Amino acid sequence: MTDAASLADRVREGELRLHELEAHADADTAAEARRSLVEEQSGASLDAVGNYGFPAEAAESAIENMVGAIQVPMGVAGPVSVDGGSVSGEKYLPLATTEGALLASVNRGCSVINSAGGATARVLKSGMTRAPVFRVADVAEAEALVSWTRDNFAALKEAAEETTNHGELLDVTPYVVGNSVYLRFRYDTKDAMGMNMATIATEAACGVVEEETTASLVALSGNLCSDKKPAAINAVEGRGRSVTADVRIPREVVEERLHTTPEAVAELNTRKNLVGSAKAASLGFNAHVANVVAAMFLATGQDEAQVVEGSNAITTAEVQDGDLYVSVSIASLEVGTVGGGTKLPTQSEGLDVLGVSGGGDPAGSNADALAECIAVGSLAGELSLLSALASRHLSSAHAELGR
Ligand SMILES: CC(C)(COP(=O)([O-])OP(=O)([O-])OC[C@H]1O[C@@H](n2cnc3c(N)ncnc32)[C@H](O)[C@@H]1OP(=O)([O-])[O-])[C@@H](O)C(=O)NCCC(=O)NCCSC(=O)C[C@@](C)(O)CC(=O)[O-]
Ligand SMILES: NC(=O)C1=CN([C@@H]2O[C@H](COP(=O)(O)OP(=O)(O)OC[C@H]3O[C@@H](n4cnc5c(N)ncnc54)[C@H](OP(=O)(O)O)[C@@H]3O)[C@@H](O)[C@H]2O)C=CC1
Repeated sequence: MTDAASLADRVREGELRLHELEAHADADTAAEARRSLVEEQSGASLDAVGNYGFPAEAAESAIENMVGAIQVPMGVAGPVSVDGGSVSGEKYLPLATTEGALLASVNRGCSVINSAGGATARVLKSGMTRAPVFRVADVAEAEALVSWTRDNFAALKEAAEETTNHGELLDVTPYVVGNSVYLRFRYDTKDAMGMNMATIATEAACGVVEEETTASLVALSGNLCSDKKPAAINAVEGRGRSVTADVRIPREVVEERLHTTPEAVAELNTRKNLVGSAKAASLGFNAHVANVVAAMFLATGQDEAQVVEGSNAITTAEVQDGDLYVSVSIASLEVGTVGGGTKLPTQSEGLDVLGVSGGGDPAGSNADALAECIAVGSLAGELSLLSALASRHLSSAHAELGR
């Protein structure tokens, strides 16, 4: 095996490319060699980046050209009492962030939820989508492809499911725009977030489409999926898990712990989260669900770009017999407890804090449980931030904790 200095020399001499080092040394040595090359070229010091706490080998399927790791502080909120379809009991919520005051806020929300007897959460729909785009001659051929797809679901399902032991094709929804046809494949991906699984399975099904029809595949992803972009289709139809959490907080708890009233929170929610978001043509009718989704995604090894879809959430608040009822419904929360970044040691520990690491029994139940915990964390965050706005404590809280 080669040491880092001689590996770096071989790159300087043009004998090796920067991305080829793992073929000549272990992953930690390769990362060390790359750091020295980057330091030399940029003048930056990568001492902190190189001071990571897991074997680089563990990240091999998560990154290429690795030089080290950035570290995001992780904290916990709670424990919070959750009554979910796949999870129940008191849970600490792991959150990784650099936004001071966020953990304090979610923590306050959790303690208020506990004072109300806990939150309820349920996954109400589940399915990961991939929508390839096909070229056809004209609208008549487009109609023929749509009919063929409806008549041949069993053949598409068979081809797709041959590529996976866990995935199940649930349905295929066609969309036509002139001579482009989009087939939106939706899968039950069990405990995997499922984007690799769905992509591989859909490619196999596309082979059947091309063999049996006149359609020609233009791209395996035609953006009607829709992955990692703001898209109304995800907010309406759902993608990944569609999950809802709610709680009813007694008036005295709202007044004592949140320094406001149920009426003030309900009015603020209407004017801000509903009317304000409508005027802004936002897809997110909430205050900061993305804060909790992003922080829990980082702490548990989710694909952070999918925070885009995770922010498709509606928060409601109403006064019920003098108490405050609040709910959060996240339409497209794409989460997994196997695969992707969940295998990394620190992220896997984050999942362990929730007790949802790895495959669930039955399959899919761990990812459902993770979605329910994120929904309850989001509910806690909404409760606390809405209350801080109602009591005019937002800027003072951030001045005190976040600067
Ligand atoms: C900061 C608080 C919680 C103070 O709130 P408070 O009620 O004055 O605090 P408190 O000292 O009375 O403590 C109440 C509870 O808060 C928690 N708490 C309190 N301090 C800590 C701490 N240091 N560490 C951990 N937990 C803490 C803790 O649960 C505590 O209960 P206890 O355990 O003591 O019985 C409150 O003012 C608050 O939540 N403010 C809102 C802050 C917030 O939500 N920030 C994040 C979102 S801002 C943003 O990114 C998005 C935005 C705003 O642009 C989106 C939009 O447009 O709306
Ligand atoms: N390809 C793409 O277009 C995109 C990929 N990504 C990336 O894809 C990755 C996530 O894809 P994903 O498919 O979730 O993960 P992986 O590609 O890591 O695959 C996970 C595999 O785990 C196996 N598995 C074992 N136990 C279970 C279980 N209980 N439930 C479900 N599957 C199980 C399945 O194998 P089997 O199928 O054999 O049953 C499954 O395919 C992330 O790294 C993400 O960043 C993100 C966006 C787009």
